[in-house]
Amino acid sequence: MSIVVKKWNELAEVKAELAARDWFFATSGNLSIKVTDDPLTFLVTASGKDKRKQTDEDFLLVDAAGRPAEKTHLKPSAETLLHVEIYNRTNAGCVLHVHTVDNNLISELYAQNGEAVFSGQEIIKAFGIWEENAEVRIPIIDNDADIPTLAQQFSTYIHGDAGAVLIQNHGITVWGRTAFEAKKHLEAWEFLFRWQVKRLLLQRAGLPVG
Ligand SMILES: CSCCC(=O)C(=O)COP(=O)(O)O
Ligand SMILES: [Zn+2]
Repeated sequence: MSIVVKKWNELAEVKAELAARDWFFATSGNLSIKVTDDPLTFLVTASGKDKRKQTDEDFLLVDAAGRPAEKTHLKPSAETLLHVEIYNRTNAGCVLHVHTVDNNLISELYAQNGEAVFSGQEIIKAFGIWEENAEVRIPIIDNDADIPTLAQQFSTYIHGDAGAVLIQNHGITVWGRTAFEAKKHLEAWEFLFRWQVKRLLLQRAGLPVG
């Protein structure tokens, strides 16, 4: 099996799992997986498709600038430049971006702080942090319809081979060394977002939550 086919199958599996969670509303979301390092190539979702569907045209191979690496009629994701920034600055192997109601609410609620902070949650161990009372932070950046501007702003927050950024009233972009790590972190962030939104609602209703 060629490396492209192997990576295609790996990304298709992640895509199917995120689809099963119903995280691809209205064609939103994009995913990618690195195929080669030198030169850099990666498979990225084709733009504008319903990512819940599985087809032979789900992904295309792009180069280090996010341009198609082979002749194709498919268009790379409109947000490919964000993936390009991550692969060019880190050793990440996979990038996942989803829009959910909870990640949008958290991005709006904490936008003025420039970040959302979570603590007192066992699931923080999914980030490889095992200390008692650990806290995790996710930066929140303004959305921008101009993708090169958004990608430049986004790149300020790329500090390692695994990480995540919330784009205000848009969605989350998570990356990891492997598809397994990126998906694990994405699931942990979404757990924290949902937990916090529900806690705030219960607190507002006067119920005794933290
Ligand atoms: C309908 S959502 C607007 C575009 C977007 O934010 C997204 O994640 C999907 O765009 P793509 O070009 O990757 O399909
Ligand atoms: Zn998006």
